[in-house]
Amino acid sequence: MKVKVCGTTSVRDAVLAADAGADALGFIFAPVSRRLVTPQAAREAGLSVGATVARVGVFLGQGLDEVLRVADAARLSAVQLHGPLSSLYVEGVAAYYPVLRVVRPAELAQAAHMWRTDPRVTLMLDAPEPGGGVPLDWAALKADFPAGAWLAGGLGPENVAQAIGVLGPAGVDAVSRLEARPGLKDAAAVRAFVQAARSTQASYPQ
Ligand SMILES: O=C(O)c1ccccc1NCC(=O)[C@H](O)[C@H](O)COP(=O)(O)O
Repeated sequence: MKVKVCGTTSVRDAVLAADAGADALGFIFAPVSRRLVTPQAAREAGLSVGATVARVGVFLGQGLDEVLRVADAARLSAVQLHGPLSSLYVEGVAAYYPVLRVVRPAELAQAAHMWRTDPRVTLMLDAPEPGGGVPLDWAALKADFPAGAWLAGGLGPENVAQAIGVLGPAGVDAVSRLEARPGLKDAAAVRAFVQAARSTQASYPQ
């Protein structure tokens, strides 16, 4: 199982997450976000950690040209797409980068069907408000949660083990509950989150 620490805005926070054992760093390029980062700052932060740590760019409702331009400038290794998007758009990004396609609970079943045979696209189930820190009702989503999907939405050190126990995601992602304030990581929370996810991974029956 993969662990992604989202909302990275600095070298300090990139190194912190990588040292804690995160598999992936998220860099948010959606203008609405309080964790907005420039492509240059993301590039610098990404270069400060080992090449084995994935660098995921997060986008919401931005044009395909912009996504590909920022991904190149920031030296991303994957792209995370939020919002209502056509399959043509998602495929346009997937032609260049592995895609984490974010869906809300109401969209999960249809998206799981649509992307089930495309190895370039991985689904991530998230709460309706991205970066809002509100957990989903995991038990209610169990029937629709597809194998290989990731989980986000209000995850933190205190509840990630329970979420993994219920849904068995292929990856987990968090931001709000890992921060001292938006855009600045809480070192203890980041370490505890990665550790809790890792120790649960060992005991979860696949
Ligand atoms: O976090 C944001 O500010 C944000 C804004 C716009 C689009 C996406 C955003 N975050 C993306 C993420 O992947 C978050 O980690 C995910 O939504 C979980 O957030 P949280 O519930 O706060 O852990």
